[in-house]
Amino acid sequence: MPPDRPARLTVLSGPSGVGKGTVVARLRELYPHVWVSVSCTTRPPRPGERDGVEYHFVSVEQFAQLVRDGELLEHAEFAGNFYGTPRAPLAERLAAGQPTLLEIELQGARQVRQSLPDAFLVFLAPPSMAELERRLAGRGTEPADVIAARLDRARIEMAAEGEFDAVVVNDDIGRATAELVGLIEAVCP
Ligand SMILES: Nc1ncnc2c1ncn2[C@@H]1O[C@H](COP(=O)(O)OP(=O)(O)OP(=O)(O)O)[C@@H](O)[C@H]1O
Ligand SMILES: Nc1nc2c(ncn2[C@@H]2O[C@H](COP(=O)(O)O)[C@@H](O)[C@H]2O)c(=O)[nH]1
Repeated sequence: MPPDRPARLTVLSGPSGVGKGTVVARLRELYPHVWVSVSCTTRPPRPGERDGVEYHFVSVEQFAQLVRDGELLEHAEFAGNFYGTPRAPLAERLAAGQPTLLEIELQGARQVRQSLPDAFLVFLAPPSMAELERRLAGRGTEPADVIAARLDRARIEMAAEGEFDAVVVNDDIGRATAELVGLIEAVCP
């Protein structure tokens, strides 16, 4: 359902392994006019991840300082690591009227809903739980105990789908990306 008022900020959330990062990477390639926020995290980089591109990789102490200084719009602990959205770069892009996207988990999405009620919240859903498990294990970036923790969290996230303004099923990367862009453009005329 379209929102009552236009929003310049879209939040993409959904369970770990559903394909948020993959869809956002495709969106960055094909739709560079949409600005994608770079989060801070205490998680160590995966092979190929670059500081300042996929994430700002920070220590737990640095993250705590960012929280104390009020530098993060929202933040959350997820599967043993901390994640947060830097406030200043997002505020600059919003002030400039640019369409902006955050890719964050459920607790963060709820915080954004509270602080920026005009934000448009999109839930990326898997075709099935079995496919979600296949994708998370198939990515091969986490050991079995971390995959189990992320799947536990995925069940909680799936139960919150109804809190979102729109649901996009990631059955196909190209189709899901196009549907997401359609929503971003619908809320950012
Ligand atoms: N539509 C799709 N069909 C099949 N495989 C997909 C699809 N979308 C993503 N994948 C694969 O699923 C795996 C997880 O994708 P990705 O890392 O983008 O998920 P994520 O939601 O960003 O996860 P996390 O929240 O843990 O970072 C990757 O191996 C990716 O290539
Ligand atoms: N609340 C926030 N969640 C975030 C942020 N950046 C990323 N995330 C989410 O964390 C999990 C795990 O990410 P991963 O890269 O370790 O697989 C995933 O759901 C991301 O969407 C953030 O700034 N705030």
